[in-house]
Amino acid sequence: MEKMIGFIGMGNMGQAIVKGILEAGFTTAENVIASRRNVDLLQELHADFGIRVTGDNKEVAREADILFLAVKPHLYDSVIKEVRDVVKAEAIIVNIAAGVSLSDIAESFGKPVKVVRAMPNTPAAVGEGMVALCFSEGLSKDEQEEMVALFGSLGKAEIVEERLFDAVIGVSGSSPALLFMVIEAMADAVVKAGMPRAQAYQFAAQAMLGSAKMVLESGAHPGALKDAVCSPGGTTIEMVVKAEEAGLRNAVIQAVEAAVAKSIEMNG
Ligand SMILES: NC(=O)C1=CN([C@@H]2O[C@H](COP(=O)(O)OP(=O)(O)OC[C@H]3O[C@@H](n4cnc5c(N)ncnc54)[C@H](OP(=O)(O)O)[C@@H]3O)[C@@H](O)[C@H]2O)C=CC1
Ligand SMILES: O=C(O)[C@@H]1CCC=N1
Repeated sequence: MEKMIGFIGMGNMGQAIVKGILEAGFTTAENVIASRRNVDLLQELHADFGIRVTGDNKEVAREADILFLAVKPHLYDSVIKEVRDVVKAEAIIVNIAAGVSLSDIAESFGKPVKVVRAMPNTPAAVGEGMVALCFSEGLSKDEQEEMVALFGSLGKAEIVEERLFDAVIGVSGSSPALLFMVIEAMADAVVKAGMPRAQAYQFAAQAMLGSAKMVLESGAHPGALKDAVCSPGGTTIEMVVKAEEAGLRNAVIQAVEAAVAKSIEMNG
């Protein structure tokens, strides 16, 4: 795509999106510009990917046809006020922040703007992101399709009602952290049993990847897939019983619910 894609803020999520769209071939490096205050920290990204980098948010805002705001949620209002007078009239603003609504963005701009609210996750960096998105008024059908294609290039993208964004944060925005913790814990257990740590991460991560793929591709109930691993009197049922004793499912439900609750609190 030929449109200029700008990023204000280029930390964990901004970098994951830039890597994802470039590696997927959705756009090319000369069409990407990014800013952060500590521009020295962008030199590696510039060297590795060839994107333009700057310390000047207004430069990004002036040039962008699609403008990602990739700063922390509490900075959205001040960053928008800094750049709103130079943003192109037809620009599409992309809001990826937890707890920032479509109407919050319009309020900070002080006028109606074309906004895409998206909730991505860091696996976007490797083409396996899960992204929810919804739109404000004012985007044409073509623009909506273009945004679905942009986010689709990061993995999977689905249009979701804005009221479900708190749930999305729990199930996909924040959940990679929980899943990394599970991989780490599984590895700890087998390191205890004698496996070298690097090999343990490889086995645990591939087991998680394969299990996720089975859920996605078979359409089978996760419980049925679990049952198919449990040989009568075997090793897996011992694992399942111990996990239930330790409250694994309840721990997961509580952890995901806590992220959802925090997102609701951040909506203010
Ligand atoms: N991390 C994740 O997994 C996900 C994050 N999000 C959302 O993405 C957004 C960014 O999060 P994340 O990437 O994790 O945060 P990071 O702290 O990793 O990145 C924030 C970036 O903003 C920059 N920044 C801070 N102040 C300014 C400013 N005034 N002008 C320009 N740039 C600035 C920082 O650089 P510097 O200090 O050099 O300016 C940094 O590059 C948040 O709103 C979050 O809710 C959404 C989904 C998942
Ligand atoms: O922790 C956060 O607030 C952000 C939003 C979803 C993932 N990271």
